[in-house]
Amino acid sequence: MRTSMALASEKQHVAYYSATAPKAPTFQSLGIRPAIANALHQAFPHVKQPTPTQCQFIPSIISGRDVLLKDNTGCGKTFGLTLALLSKPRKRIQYDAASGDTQSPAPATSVTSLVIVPHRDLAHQILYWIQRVVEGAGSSSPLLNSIAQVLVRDGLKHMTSGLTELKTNPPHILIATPGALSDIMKEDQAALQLDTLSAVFVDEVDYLIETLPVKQKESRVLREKARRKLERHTSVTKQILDVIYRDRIQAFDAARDRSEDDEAAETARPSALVNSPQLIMASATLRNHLRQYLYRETGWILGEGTEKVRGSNQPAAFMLERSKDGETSPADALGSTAIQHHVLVVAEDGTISNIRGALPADNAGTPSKKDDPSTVGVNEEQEPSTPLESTFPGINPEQLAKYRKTESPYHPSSLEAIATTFALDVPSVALLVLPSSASVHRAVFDLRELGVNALGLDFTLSDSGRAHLQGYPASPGNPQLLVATLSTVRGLDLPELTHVFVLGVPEGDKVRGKSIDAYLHVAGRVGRFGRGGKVVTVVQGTNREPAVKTSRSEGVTELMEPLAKDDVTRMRRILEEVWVKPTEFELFE
Ligand SMILES: Nc1ncnc2c1ncn2[C@@H]1O[C@H](COP(=O)(O)OP(=O)(O)OP(=O)(O)O)[C@@H](O)[C@H]1O
Repeated sequence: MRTSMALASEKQHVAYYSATAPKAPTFQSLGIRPAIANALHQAFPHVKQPTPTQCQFIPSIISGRDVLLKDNTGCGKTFGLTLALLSKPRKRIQYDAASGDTQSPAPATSVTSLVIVPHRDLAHQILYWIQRVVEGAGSSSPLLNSIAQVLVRDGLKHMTSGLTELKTNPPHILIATPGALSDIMKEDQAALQLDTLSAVFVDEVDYLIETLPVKQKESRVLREKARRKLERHTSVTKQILDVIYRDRIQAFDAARDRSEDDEAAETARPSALVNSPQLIMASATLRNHLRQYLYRETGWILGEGTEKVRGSNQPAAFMLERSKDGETSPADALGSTAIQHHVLVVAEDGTISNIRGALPADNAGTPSKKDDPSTVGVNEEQEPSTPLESTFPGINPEQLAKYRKTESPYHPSSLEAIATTFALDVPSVALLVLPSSASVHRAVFDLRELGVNALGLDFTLSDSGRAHLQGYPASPGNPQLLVATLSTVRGLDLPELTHVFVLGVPEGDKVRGKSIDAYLHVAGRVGRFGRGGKVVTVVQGTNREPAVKTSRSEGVTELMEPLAKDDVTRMRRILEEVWVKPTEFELFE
């Protein structure tokens, strides 16, 4: 049974397509400027026509409506939004020469769109896409700076050369991390020209704005308490949006004050007449409690005309044959049906095995080394010990000396499980995701000692970093393992990626929305735009059979392990929550 929402969204698609029949929509027919649509075809020949979701949100972005966008990882949200923002008319400031400072006149243009992203590499990925489109239009790169600039914390560069460039040559699109933005706001807020912005796009919004789930029967008092707790840890992004949307917030507060009762106050919203930039927020995991928070608490969202795009919401084929009253699975956030989920358990004695209860391997459609022609003839037995260059890229001599003398925080058998799987199964590029606070350099060091071609993920490195954005490995025939942390992988698009390794249970000690979403985002680095992929989570613990109990009321058997609090159990629960069954990794049968 499908939900009424899924049916409504399907009807919308059908209506859209029949309205535009017989011709399928093109980027141009949605409002993308012809020059950009043409450049897009030059730069990204595989992007032939917009997806149904892009068909929904691009016209809204162009027309200036607020948009809340939720759709699968890897389905083109950020890409489509970038194209739409590029197509928005450039803001020009009427410079009044008579009153201005003639020594340093204000620039005639200002920032049109502000894109807020959670980390540096995503900022550079978006900049790279824009650069390709600019080049596709036949323009030279000096022009790029007037079209897009990145502002991220990079030592003090963002406060020196970054700030100067922003002031003298404001870009059409400014892509920034919250930390760098807040530094600039403290130093010279005027440089950001917030008053003349046309649009603000917050990507991975649920990561940047933390909210708590609102329980159905929770009292107002408890809700208020939770709200105050969150307010004490107000995120930088919240503070930035409070400044940009101060007019909306004022109107929101006034509308609340005018409300006759509590219920009316809850639904009070600022009106569309308030002069403030269009607000766009997107994520594959935009949960209801965040929506409610945005509407009820912030005052940033307009009352009328906000477009809510929820994507296709079609159930993925790999999800368990189960339906909670027709609800779609959280695993729908992963677009591909061809992702294999594996969990390897490392026992105290160092033995490595598949998690108990994993389904027999079914590798149809999932890439592995044997599918890659460049690895044919390679003696797999010798792969793990292939000598590497003796260098440790990105690690300075002092760190190296320290690592050689100190014990690693990583469990050797966990790294060995990753090294072995990488050597035998990865054809080209894999990603290892560590916990947020873990040391990337130390993991790179340890893995290189094990013979793995490991490298810290960094799109700012001109050769190797760029190569991954372009979709080919830096050294063909020599697979690479990119190492990053949970906080730096959201939204990344690595076209060559076939495997994601996850060390430990994502987001720690409790299974809750945050850890489930973290797993979905990490897993969503593969299987993008219909491609296959493997997610291999490596956890330590005891590989026992899951506890099973029988529910008397319904006579059905269900999984229940309330007592075990180890990582194996937590991982089992996360997969349960996203309705995914782990499959065996053949190497560890
Ligand atoms: N219309 C299209 N046709 C073909 N490929 C597309 C299209 N739109 C985007 N893509 C490709 O899809 C890939 C993923 O895009 P993008 O990173 O925007 O996804 P996303 O939905 O933002 O993912 P995430 O939720 O993980 O951030 C990119 O490699 C892009 O080239």
